[in-house]
Amino acid sequence: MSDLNNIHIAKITPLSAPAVIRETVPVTDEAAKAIQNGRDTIVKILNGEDKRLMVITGPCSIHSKEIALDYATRLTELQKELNDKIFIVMRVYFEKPRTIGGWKGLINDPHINNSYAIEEGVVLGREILREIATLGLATATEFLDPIVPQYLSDLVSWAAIGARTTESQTHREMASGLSMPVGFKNSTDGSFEVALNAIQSSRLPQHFLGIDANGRSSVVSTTGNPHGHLVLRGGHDGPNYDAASIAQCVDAIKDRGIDAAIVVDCSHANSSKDHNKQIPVLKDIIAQINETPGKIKGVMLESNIGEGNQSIPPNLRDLKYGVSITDKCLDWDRTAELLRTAAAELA
Ligand SMILES: O=C[C@H](O)[C@H](O)COP(=O)(O)O
Ligand SMILES: C=C(OP(=O)(O)O)C(=O)O
Repeated sequence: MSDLNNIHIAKITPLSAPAVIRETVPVTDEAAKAIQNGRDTIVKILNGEDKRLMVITGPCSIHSKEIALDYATRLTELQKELNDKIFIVMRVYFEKPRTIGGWKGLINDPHINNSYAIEEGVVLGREILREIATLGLATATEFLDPIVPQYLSDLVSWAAIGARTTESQTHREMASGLSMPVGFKNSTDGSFEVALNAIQSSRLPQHFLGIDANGRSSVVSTTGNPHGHLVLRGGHDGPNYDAASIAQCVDAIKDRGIDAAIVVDCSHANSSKDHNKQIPVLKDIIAQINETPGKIKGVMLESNIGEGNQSIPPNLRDLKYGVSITDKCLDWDRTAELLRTAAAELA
């Protein structure tokens, strides 16, 4: 009988329970304060009580603790400088949804050598998030595997559901129980209706299968997440950050009789995956905000210490410091200059 099961499973390796990993890397008081302040501030920005622009910026993916903390330290100083106009949330992305294949991020393969040391990845992810939050920064991540939030979510201020998973019931259910505001990307074909469906779905109470803090398979019942919002990232037919596309979204949201904020991802299909094009996209968004305040509440940038990206070399010692191993990023100097200009131009 057992021959009927697990035909394509090579191995099943138990993972320590969320409670165990959380105890291994406990949240500190300073980190908890920054995460809570991040969540509260983001909610206020999304509902218009805080007029600052939310800027989610950071690497496409984190592949090194040292680089992540170097970037976070620079960002902390920039946050202090631009605090009047901008609220910065650092992109701390550990899970990469791939179009076909490739490195799937630090949690899946922290040693970047196909050893898939996922337990080490989860612990390392917590350490990185905790240290970034301890600097006082709010953190953003994409949740892809529905089990991961049990391990990381106390260290996350903002979550994304990506373009490839916005239509997935599993991810909408997960989002309905997440403790932080969740941005739903429009789908890769450019449809924002799918993301609006997701926002409405994640506001409902849901009942689904998950794990509890002890790692036991469980029925999870949620109350619904009221803070779902839309993230426009462009699609196969091109960008969707222009004033006409934004107006269309505003109308679609009104037609549904819901309140949902709009955030624009300056990267991905809004910049045709050319990191340099994020600069004119952000300038256009700032002009739109100055012309009609309140329509766009936040932006996202893919930015790292060094410019562009690199493929993973056979010998990891040949990796260039601070350069993305997934999508191309703006370098630090141009990111800081861009955000200073944006803050100065914001009315
Ligand atoms: O942001 C990251 C990528 O755009 C996304 O994970 C898809 O990557 P891929 O098309 O290179 O697989
Ligand atoms: C994968 C990402 O984006 P999208 O889901 O929009 O492709 C990302 O932001 O890393």
